Amino acid sequence: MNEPHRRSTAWPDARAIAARAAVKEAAHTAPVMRPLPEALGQVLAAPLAALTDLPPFDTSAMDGWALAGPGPWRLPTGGTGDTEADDRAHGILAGHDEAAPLPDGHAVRIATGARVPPGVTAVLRSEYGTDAGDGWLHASPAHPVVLGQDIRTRGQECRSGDQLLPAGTLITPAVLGLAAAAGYDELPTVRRPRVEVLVLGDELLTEGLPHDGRIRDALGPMVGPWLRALGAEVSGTRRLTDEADAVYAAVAGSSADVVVTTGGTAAGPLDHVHPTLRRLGAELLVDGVAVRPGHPMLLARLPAKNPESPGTPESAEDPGSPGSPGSSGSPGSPERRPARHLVGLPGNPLAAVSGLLTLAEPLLRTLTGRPAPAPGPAPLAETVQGHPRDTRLVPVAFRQDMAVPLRFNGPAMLRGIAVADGLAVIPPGGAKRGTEVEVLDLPWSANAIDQAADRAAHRATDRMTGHQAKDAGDGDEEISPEEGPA
Ligand SMILES: Nc1nc2c(c(=O)[nH]1)N[C@H]1C(S)=C(S)[C@@H](COP(=O)(O)OP(=O)(O)OC[C@H]3O[C@@H](n4cnc5c(N)ncnc54)[C@H](O)[C@@H]3O)O[C@H]1N2
Ligand code: MOO
Repeated sequence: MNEPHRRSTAWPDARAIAARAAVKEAAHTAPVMRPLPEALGQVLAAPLAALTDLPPFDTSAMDGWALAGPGPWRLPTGGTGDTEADDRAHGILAGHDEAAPLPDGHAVRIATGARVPPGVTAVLRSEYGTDAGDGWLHASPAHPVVLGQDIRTRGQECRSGDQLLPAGTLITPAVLGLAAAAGYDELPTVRRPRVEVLVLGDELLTEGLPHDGRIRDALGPMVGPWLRALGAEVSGTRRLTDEADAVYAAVAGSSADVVVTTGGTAAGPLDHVHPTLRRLGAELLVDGVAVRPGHPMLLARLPAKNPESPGTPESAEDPGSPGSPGSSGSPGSPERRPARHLVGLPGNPLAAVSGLLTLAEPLLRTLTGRPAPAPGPAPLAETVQGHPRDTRLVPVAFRQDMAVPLRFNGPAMLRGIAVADGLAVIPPGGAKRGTEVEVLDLPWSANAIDQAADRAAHRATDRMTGHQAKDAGDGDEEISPEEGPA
């Protein structure tokens, strides 16, 4: 049966639905405490409140002399065997307990970061003072001493309890440094959603050159790393044969938070995604989007699994009612088990990218607790023809702050996106040269840290949960459907 456009959702609405779809799951996910080195690239699950004042005590900002009152100042003589006087003679160094009070009219050498003793009214940097060797210190006339100069007072940066960063902050190297300074050994992080990738298509080869009508699988190597860059922990990439039962078994048996399929979304005889969703009693949240490429993409809520019969939720086979409501309230699906989601990416490679940015990105953004990216509009360097009704996503490169539309932007092509800086959002009807259009970021431009930190984080999570990761590489694992999920 021909189902042109099914119930196509407008592109902005599809993104909003995807962003809202997992709000409940995100709220019910307990944070994971990670030691600082393993928190890099994760997202803060709670606001970061200072555990101490910063600085924690008054410190000298410079190497020089701590001064008490107006000058000239008496310098310590030292070497008397009296401990306090000896200390004075050597000066005050960083990392020591508070020194004895400095009497008025006296000065003592002090190092940057050293604790300022009571009675000190200012610090004079070495280059601004003269110790003539007669036991007196004079300030250079060009640099009159100002009360409090070069002293960092306790709590100048924050007081204990102050909120330093909001929940949802990406943990960068700078955040690790701030957290350490503020007294943290470990950080509460948002648990990464587990995603399984299922690549559908008998025509796909995993190595060598295309032959006999078969082509290389371009999505297996691409989708897993792309999802990782969006903050997911990819538990595996499996290639399935084009058999209805194989697709059903793989989706029903997956324990991931999100299943991402590629191919099989259209209405062809081998398109098994819709029948699988019907058989599972899944709820279609988005079934086709008014976007080019990628219009057959879909998003579904899968029914909660019955822990008593892992891998085989009760069949709700009902081919007559496509998009029948979810069965999350059905017997054997306890409320404790959050529903999972399925993102169906079309098989044409650039259409799959369009699905990643339209549906997977907002869904994972919610599940990873990240804030929505600030829209990045840019003027178009050339007029771009639009689709009469649908939004177009076109690979662009930035040149002198203009978005230059790239060639090779057909649904089956990756040559444009491979050299792109982003995807321009062309509204229905097109956009003229110079028009400001929204440009969707590619996740590696924004989240290089995530990718770098991901493997370490992956290992850490496995250690914490005792979970044995199925996938170490991206899409290089081939499991026959008969083997079922590991
Ligand atoms: N009668 C209609 N036919 C099609 C429609 C339609 O509306 N009516 N839509 C077209 C559009 S648009 C797209 S996009 C595709 C979506 O198809 P599927 O999601 O069902 O994907 P497949 O049929 O499996 O494959 C389509 C195309 O992509 C190639 N492909 C699939 N997987 C991969 C992969 N992993 N790596 C590289 N290439 C892949 C596959 O060989 C096909 O050429 O449907 C249109 N048809
Ligand atoms: O989704 Mo398709 O051609 O628009 O790639």
